[in-house]
Amino acid sequence: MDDAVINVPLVCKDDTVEAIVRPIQANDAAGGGLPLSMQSVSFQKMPNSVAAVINPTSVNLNVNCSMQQQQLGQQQQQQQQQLPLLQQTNFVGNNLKNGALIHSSPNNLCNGGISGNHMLAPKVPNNSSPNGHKKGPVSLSHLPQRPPVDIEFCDISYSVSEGRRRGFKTILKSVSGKFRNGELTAIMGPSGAGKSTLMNILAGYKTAQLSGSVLINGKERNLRRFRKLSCYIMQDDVLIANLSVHEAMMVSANLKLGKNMDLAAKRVVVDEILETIGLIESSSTKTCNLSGGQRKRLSIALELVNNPPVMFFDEPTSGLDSSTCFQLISLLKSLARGGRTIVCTIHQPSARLFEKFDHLYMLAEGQCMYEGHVRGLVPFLASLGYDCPSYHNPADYVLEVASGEYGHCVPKLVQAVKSGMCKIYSQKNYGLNLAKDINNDIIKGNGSNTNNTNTIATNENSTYTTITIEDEKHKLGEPITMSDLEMNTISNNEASESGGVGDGGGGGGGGGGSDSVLKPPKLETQQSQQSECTVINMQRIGDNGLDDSYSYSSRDGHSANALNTNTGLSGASNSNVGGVNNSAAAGTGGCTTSLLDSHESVITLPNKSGFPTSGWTQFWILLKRSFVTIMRDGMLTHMRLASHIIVGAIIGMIYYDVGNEASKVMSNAGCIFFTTLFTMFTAMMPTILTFPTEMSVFVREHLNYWYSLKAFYFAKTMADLPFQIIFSSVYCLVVYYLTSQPMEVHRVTMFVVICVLTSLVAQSLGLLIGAGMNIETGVFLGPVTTIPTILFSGFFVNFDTIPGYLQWVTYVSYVRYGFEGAMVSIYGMDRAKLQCNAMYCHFRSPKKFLEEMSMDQAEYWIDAVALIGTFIGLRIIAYFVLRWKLHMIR
Ligand SMILES: Nc1ncnc2c1ncn2[C@@H]1O[C@H](COP(=O)(O)OP(=O)(O)OP(=O)(O)O)[C@@H](O)[C@H]1O
Repeated sequence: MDDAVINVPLVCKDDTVEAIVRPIQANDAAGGGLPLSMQSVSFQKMPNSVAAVINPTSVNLNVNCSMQQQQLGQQQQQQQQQLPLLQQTNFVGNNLKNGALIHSSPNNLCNGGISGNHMLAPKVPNNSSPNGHKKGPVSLSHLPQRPPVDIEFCDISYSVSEGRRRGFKTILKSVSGKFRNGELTAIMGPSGAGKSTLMNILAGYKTAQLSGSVLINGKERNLRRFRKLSCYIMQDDVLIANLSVHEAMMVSANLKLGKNMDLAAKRVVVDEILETIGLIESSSTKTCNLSGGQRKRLSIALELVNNPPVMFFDEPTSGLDSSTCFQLISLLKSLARGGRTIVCTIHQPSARLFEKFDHLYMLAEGQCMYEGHVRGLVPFLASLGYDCPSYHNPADYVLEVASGEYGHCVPKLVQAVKSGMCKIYSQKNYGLNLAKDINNDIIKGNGSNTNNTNTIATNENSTYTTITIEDEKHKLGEPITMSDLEMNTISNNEASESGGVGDGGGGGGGGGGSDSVLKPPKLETQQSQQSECTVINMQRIGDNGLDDSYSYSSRDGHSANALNTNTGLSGASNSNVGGVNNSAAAGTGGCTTSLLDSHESVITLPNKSGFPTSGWTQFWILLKRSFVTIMRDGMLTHMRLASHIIVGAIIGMIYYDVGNEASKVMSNAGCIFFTTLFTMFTAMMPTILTFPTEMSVFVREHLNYWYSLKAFYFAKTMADLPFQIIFSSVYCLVVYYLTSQPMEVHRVTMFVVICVLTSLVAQSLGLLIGAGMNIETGVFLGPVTTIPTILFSGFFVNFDTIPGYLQWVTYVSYVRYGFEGAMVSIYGMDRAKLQCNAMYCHFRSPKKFLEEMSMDQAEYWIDAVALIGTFIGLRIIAYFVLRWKLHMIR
């Protein structure tokens, strides 16, 4: 170590804190031999190590450091090189290897940080909240325990019927692959390649006309069980518009966390997720006012509540700008690093975005044309004669290849995949042997920090954080060269991005084994049954999404990866106490923070297989949500109320005082008929228009196992009932009063009740149409199906006039029952003779008028019962249509 020379100068720039590190020799504690102008960073010699002593003021620098080559041990690397280094963060274990600050900041994952060797302008992180307070690290420490899940699929073929003449169309042709926990997987391919189909199959949404098998952790998938372990976040993230972010989260928490957790604990979970995901400052913002990126994040946050180990995303970046895309993919990556299996379909990612993915599954013409590490793609293609041009985005290139722009090469690639060729490339260790060795040693280190580990030790008695770097080469007396550093940079980057192969925490946790540094490590929980606890610590994503870190560590003290930001002091515990260092863990004795260590079976059904909450609880939560939503939907609710009052007043003025006038009975019948029609249409049309949107939310939430169809349907049915009753009643009373109908309580009540029942039947019809059709079809079908019921209502044509063979239609016309019931309420029940202000009034006797309308035999209660029966019947049919719809989606 005495001979060890750090050959590279480190230059850190920051607007506020000057921190310049220049080449030093390890045998010169103060950096002798070369001038140092460090204000707050210095290197000092330590036995068998090179140590940097960093003043805490510099620990949390918001800096972007560049490493410039000055004195290289090797002549061929004289050319100046720059490597992006730390961004905005403290110096943590992974950032320092072999005496160099290595680009492996956690911020590379979530902060819009720089990865690889790209020279990018330094990002200015947003580390403080609007009120100027520093944002602390956020731990997802209260989520329920869930098991890690690997998904393997073998020989999946899927076809759809294209009608009798055309037969079947095969969409997926015997595709196989494996998506591992801890990895961010991209499913890519040209349009129509079958990406969504594959993901739907893996998510369990498509089960028919399917062959092949899906294995979960090596065992046959139990679909019902699997669906409880996974969530699917769709492209069009439909959210309940009138709830705030926090309210939406609480609904999710109440539904998904069950009653085992009290409300205060649920709030903690919700706040923690919102903090982590960068939405805490938007807690009270209505979901309809969120930006596209925030909506996506909320969609993720809603699902994160019960901590699903598998998350599927259908084109999560669609419609987002490049910066927001990057933040989002960074977030997904950090979620993957927590041990989750994250699978996304993605269309055409930028190079920067593309390299964020660990694993690529490339489809073309329904077949797999590459599966493996993203970095293996270019060499794989090159080996088959498809050289990705320099400065060309590999993601673009592979799509061009898949689309046939370089000839029909898909069969060749598919064949290569089948022959196992891409596996070679996906696991190849592109010159990262040093890193591999180091990482492997770290893994073997089993908690010991004595060799080959990068540690950060905090001297609690001093104001310094000491970064200790040990270096195999130093021990061997070999000089560290720039190429070493480069390799380390890449490897560290790789290691950190792939879950931190044991850095910093004593090396027990990586578990990636000796396969390769490119291969993401298995989680500690998979490595050791003794490990009972995994901790994820994610730095919150700021509003600009620029800061993030993560760590996960196990109870036995083997840190899988420990990248902490903010104070930098936590890095000490990363190294020294095996990573059980994050605030949550530390504050609670080290192991309250379980994320993925559940021994919950992923294969077999638990004894109680159902939703997290009882049907009754689901019903209440959904009823409350629907009620609040309707109340807050100011536009529609107020408009509905206003329209009932205004139209009621207009009708009242048109038919003013006709109710008791014998000479105007036909006009009065017209008024009653119009009242029936109005209550009917005003109930049906809003339902046809709004229900499809609610359906989208329902489908998402139901398929993600929040609640049952029954609970949703009953809640939906009940929630709008009071509003419909009030609006229809208001209208009827206004009309009734202005048109001077008989002011007898029972007649008023009967009239209002029959009109309300008519409106409820119409609403049920709207629900049925909304459940079965899209808005466009529904808007057409609603009025069209109503026309016959109006014709057979008895107003335009007397029942006696209708031909016998068509009279049955009158019995299924709910408008008939509504109109008849209203007429009977006003003219029936032996009403006294009407007033006559004309020379002659033919219908002074109300009974005579009812005879004329063929309603003299009508019974009010029959009309009411018929309407109630139709209401119940339609609701039942709508329920089954919804079930069928759900079945069709699958
Ligand atoms: N129900 C269906 N009937 C007929 N063809 C279907 C059906 N579902 C999917 N397909 C066809 O299967 C192919 C794959 O569809 P899929 O939606 O999986 O493609 P994709 O790769 O996700 O495309 P995109 O990127 O454009 O969304 C397409 O050609 C599509 O037309």
